[in-house]
Amino acid sequence: MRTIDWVPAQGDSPEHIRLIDQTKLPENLVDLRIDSVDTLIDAIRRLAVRGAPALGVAGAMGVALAVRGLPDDPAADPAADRAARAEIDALRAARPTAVNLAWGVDTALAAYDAGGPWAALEAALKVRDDDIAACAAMADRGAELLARLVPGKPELTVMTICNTGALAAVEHGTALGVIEKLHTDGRLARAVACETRPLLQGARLTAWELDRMGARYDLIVDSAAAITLARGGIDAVLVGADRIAANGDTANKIGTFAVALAAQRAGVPFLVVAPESTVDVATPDGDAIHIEDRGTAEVVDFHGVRTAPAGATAVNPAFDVTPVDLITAIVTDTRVVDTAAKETPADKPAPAGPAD
Ligand SMILES: CSC[C@@H](O)[C@@H](O)C(=O)COP(=O)(O)O
Repeated sequence: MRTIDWVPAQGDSPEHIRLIDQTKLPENLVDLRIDSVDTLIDAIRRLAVRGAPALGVAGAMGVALAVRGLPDDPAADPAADRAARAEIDALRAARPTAVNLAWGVDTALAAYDAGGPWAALEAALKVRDDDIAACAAMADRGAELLARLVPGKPELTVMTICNTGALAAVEHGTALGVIEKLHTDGRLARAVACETRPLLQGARLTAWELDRMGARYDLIVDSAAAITLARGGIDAVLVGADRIAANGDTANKIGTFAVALAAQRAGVPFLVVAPESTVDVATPDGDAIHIEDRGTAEVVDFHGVRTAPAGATAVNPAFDVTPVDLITAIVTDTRVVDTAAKETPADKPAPAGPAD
């Protein structure tokens, strides 16, 4: 299963992006066909495609879509070039916290600037393929690290939040990719997944993926995370990231910070698993990360049913920042940053990645 892919032209059907419509899960596994940058922006805003790595691929493929059919030399049709760049700017800004979206857009746009539309498409396909390789590398590295952090335990019980699986990437996930690896290696006793209010990425998407894997799992409401950790029996917490600042502060789905506080109190290792493309050394620390607020509707309604009095307003930050001192280690596709030993992503440069 690929969450997002590029479909080449076939017969009368022009090239386009195909992606799984995550708003329809778990009830229905259906695809969306994306033929224009406007439709892609709408899909990103509605969270039909979501999760930092998948947004990186969407951003890069969106650029390929915006510039397809344009001449190699922008000076040959400056109006078309200007229109494409306006669309690309809007795409880049569609979700502000996940750095992968801007990174994917910038990667494909740089290729377009250097080599025209074909170069942009090649770059987008490389972003897709690199993500597949990066997730495989993170799964191996994360599983190895857990063997060191929790020695002598053949099977682990791990907690996670939001959805960091294949649905958040291309073929396999980041934190959930590590959990999948534990499961396929016979080392997973049970996963505990936070439901992840308000849009239930944990209950709708992570539970769906764990179910398809055949892994043992339990869902908990987000507010049960602290007592679950305090009671014992959780060996590690594994989360993804939307942006990792130079000092290691990490933005991820709202609720992650609370889980990290409870994990520290319980003495449970807390691992961030994310590709190098999520590390943003241009952002010095968590205070500089723009947190998307998604407005009142998602909090006062659920699935079209009002759960708060008419007129109720809400504050709805979609992400929070976990300070680096609560993070045991950051696992990427090329390294482990030992934050517990005061290493930061900026002072421990990444070696060349698997696809370099
Ligand atoms: C591998 S996905 C990492 C993060 O993007 C994920 O944990 C998360 O917070 C996603 O939020 P979402 O609002 O569903 O896009």
